[in-house]
Amino acid sequence: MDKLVIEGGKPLSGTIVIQGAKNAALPILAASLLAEGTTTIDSVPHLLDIDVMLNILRELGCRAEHTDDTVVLDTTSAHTSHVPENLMKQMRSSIFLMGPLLSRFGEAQVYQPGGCAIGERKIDLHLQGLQALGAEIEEVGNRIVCRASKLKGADIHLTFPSVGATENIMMAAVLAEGRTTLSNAAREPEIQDLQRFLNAMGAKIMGAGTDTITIDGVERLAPCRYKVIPDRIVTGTIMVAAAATRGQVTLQDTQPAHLSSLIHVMRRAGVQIVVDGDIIKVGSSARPKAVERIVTSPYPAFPTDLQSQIMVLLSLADGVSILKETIFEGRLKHVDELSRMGADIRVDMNAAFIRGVPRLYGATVEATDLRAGAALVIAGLAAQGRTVVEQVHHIDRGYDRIETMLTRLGARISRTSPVPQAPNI
Ligand SMILES: CC(=O)N[C@H]1[C@@H](OP(=O)(O)OP(=O)(O)OC[C@H]2O[C@@H](n3ccc(=O)[nH]c3=O)[C@H](O)[C@@H]2O)O[C@H](CO)[C@@H](O)[C@@H]1O
Ligand SMILES: C=C(OP(=O)(O)O)C(=O)O
Repeated sequence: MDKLVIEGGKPLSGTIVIQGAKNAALPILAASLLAEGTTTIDSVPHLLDIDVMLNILRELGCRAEHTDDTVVLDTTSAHTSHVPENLMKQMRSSIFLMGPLLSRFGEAQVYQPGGCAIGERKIDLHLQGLQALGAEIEEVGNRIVCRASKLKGADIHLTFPSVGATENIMMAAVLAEGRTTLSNAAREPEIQDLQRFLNAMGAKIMGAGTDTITIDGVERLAPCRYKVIPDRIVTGTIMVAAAATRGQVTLQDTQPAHLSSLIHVMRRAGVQIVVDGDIIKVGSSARPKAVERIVTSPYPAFPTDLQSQIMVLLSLADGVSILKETIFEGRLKHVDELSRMGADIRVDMNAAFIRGVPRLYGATVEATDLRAGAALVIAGLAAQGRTVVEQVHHIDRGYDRIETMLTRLGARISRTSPVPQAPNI
């Protein structure tokens, strides 16, 4: 297993260009199955989750190439609706195949998806949505089979604005007969990106970005070329890293409007942030101030995917901050690891009470999930001394060579890989 070794205490400085969004690229790649032919997707980052999605698509019979940041995907010879269990288990986003497969083949044979251990992460809302569109669903153990000879538009109300369920239902409904109205839909920017992509293929979808999405079914979709939006969570991670190390960083190719809640919180913490078109400049030279209360909630509120990273900044703040996680019940595991680096954090139910300390100290810590891992990297960059972050494969799910990106900003960070053992002869 790879490790990241960080010599902390050096302010980040310089300019970087932000990668395309994992959480937009994954459903878009799955949605490409809805059209026969060659679709080209630009700005697709090199991540473990993207590799898994491309491997699943290849297993289904597609041809997929990922060169530079472009994926060329020929779906013409896709021939099976069965996603192997071992691939389903490798990430949560494998569930995005369910809607497109059902729509294209009249059947989807999948399994409960895998992914980071941050909560129970049921898929009941995905399944209820597909059922409302006319699918018959059979669940035996881990295996899920959905069937529908022709999906029919329906009025669907989500009891919670689930990002994945909204996307799966959109992908299933585009080729259904008639109109689907999805209420209490998730409003994340990645959903707007999926709408733009599907509409570029010929779909008729309106309303993404609001809580009501209307999908008028069309006969067929055609392949297209499309560029994925910048990754708001990677942007936010680097913004926090810049502030935690008291550095000066310019981030290019961003969409600042997607980060309003983070920008607001960071300004309250005393961090200087200048927005100029698609550029964000972050600068900090003083100790951050505590922020009384931050609550993670669906977009446009503060994102759960930035909760662990902002916790690092608050760990170094002057005063007591309260950070409440309302989306995933198991997403405070980084607290124990940050405590090993000297942070003073008490957890009560889903709330973290963070008493800022003047400094963190290097330690050997474990990335328990993707964003927890990113937070530990930030903590290591800000800490005094050497930090070793283990279980880096979690971080590789969402950050395209994080150490390369940070080295460009002057960080002292390197990756170590285990030396293969010579076979005993
Ligand atoms: C690939 C991708 O885009 N991942 C993002 C997506 O995950 P994901 O789409 O899995 O997140 P959801 O919005 O679906 O989940 C939010 C909450 O709803 C619950 N739930 C969800 C579906 C369901 O059928 N039943 C149910 O109970 C989940 O357990 C969780 O507690 O949105 C999350 C919330 O912003 C982000 O943290 C993830 O980075
Ligand atoms: C939780 C995340 O991703 P996923 O839904 O793919 O597990 C994330 O990106 O932080």
